[in-house]
Amino acid sequence: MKLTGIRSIEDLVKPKAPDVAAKADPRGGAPGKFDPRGGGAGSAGGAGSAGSAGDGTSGIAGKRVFIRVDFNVPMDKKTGEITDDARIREAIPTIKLVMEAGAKVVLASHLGRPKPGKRDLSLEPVGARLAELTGYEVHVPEEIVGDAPKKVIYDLRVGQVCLLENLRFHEEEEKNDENFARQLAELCDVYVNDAFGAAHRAHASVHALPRLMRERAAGLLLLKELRALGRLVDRPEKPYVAVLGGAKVSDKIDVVEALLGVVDTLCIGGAMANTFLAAQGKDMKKSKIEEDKLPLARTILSKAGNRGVQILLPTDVVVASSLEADAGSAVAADAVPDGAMALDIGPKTVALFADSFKRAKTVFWNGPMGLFETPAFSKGTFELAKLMSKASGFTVVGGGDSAAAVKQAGDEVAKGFKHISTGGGASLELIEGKKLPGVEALRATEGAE
Ligand SMILES: Nc1ncnc2c1ncn2[C@@H]1O[C@H](COP(=O)(O)OP(=O)(O)OP(=O)(O)O)[C@@H](O)[C@H]1O
Ligand SMILES: O=C(O)[C@H](O)COP(=O)(O)O
Repeated sequence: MKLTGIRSIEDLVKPKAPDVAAKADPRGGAPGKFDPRGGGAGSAGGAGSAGSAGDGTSGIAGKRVFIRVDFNVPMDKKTGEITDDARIREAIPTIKLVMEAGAKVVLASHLGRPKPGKRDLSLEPVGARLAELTGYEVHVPEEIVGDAPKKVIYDLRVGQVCLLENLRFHEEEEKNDENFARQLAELCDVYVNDAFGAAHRAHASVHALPRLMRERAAGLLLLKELRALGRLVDRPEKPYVAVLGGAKVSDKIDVVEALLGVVDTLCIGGAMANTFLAAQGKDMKKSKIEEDKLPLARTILSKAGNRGVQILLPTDVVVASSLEADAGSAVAADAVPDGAMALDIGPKTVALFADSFKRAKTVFWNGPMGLFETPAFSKGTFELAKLMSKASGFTVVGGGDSAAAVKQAGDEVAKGFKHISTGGGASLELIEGKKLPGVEALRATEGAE
């Protein structure tokens, strides 16, 4: 992934070199000082805000900076509690950088998929968590565009941020609507995308909006993700081992195709392995398999053979007769008993997979190895996470479920990974070699400039 033509927020924040005109201008102000009433507010288009005239203050001081973040965090359906705040935590370095540069911080995100016309997924609890984590006062105006949020942003003081409500309350967001993007553009002078998790969506706040903005940049998280995941795409160090799991072959077909062109070994676990085992003629009994994907699984197996890619499938699986079982037993993959289903990979398979990434220089993992939400079928996923965290290569985990599993496995395990991506679909699309609309829209050759 080439980052040509993409500015980093760090470049925008840099103080402009003092120049004669600014020195002679008594309104220049002290470097780094934030004048809450100065600059950006009310000045659509962004040129000439306080602190940007070569007076030694940050290039964004006093400006209204719109930071598109991905605060689409998992929440407990019953209690509404945030179950994993990693996406909030990971956005903080950019938010702090912008705040400390004396700019006004305007945050925007989607959350889940609200029902059309319903405001059922508010970002209020996310704002509360952000406030806890940063100590900032977080204002969440009811309206997303128009005079009300403009006023909130105008009134922002140091230590206060504005978090816009769930962008998907406006259906124009997902339609990449230019008019909606223009309304968002009225709220800010500078655009920053730090929402790696949403970079694969051509939505108004991710695609149409930055193309309207003269000043736009990538945030620290977005850059960190692009650099880390880019290492898996652009000449990855070999041997390269990928581990794929999750529910369906059909969801992962593009990523499997892409990986076959670059990896040395592909380990397949989770329910998707059942379809491959069945394609090899094994009777998986009541296990979840995709009957209509059996020919596809056979094609993948033979393509891998032709390309010299080693495919590792489970040699043993943990079986039970119901999803609610308290315990399962490990059996050989070709000996699933009548009435049973494979719900996890067995210990021999964990050892087999782990052996391959011991020597690997690059390891990528996406998708759990079993029904890991149920303790009886979580061991394969957690053991794999533990062993992968000890591997010396460049270990990367991408995807909501697998990243969550790594964190649940404990701090030690999580720390062992070289990169834990905040992106699910975005990380897969990047691995597939697809262009991400949110990244493309930041390039200097796009839109406004
Ligand atoms: N053997 C299995 N039988 C039944 N369900 C399984 C099995 N293996 C995995 N699963 C379920 O598959 C779901 C995850 O599959 P999914 O395809 O959504 O992965 P994913 O979301 O792509 O992974 P990630 O979030 O890491 O990208 C989990 O809820 C898990 O319990
Ligand atoms: O969680 C994600 O993958 C991103 O936030 C994108 O969400 P979406 O799949 O609802 O567009």
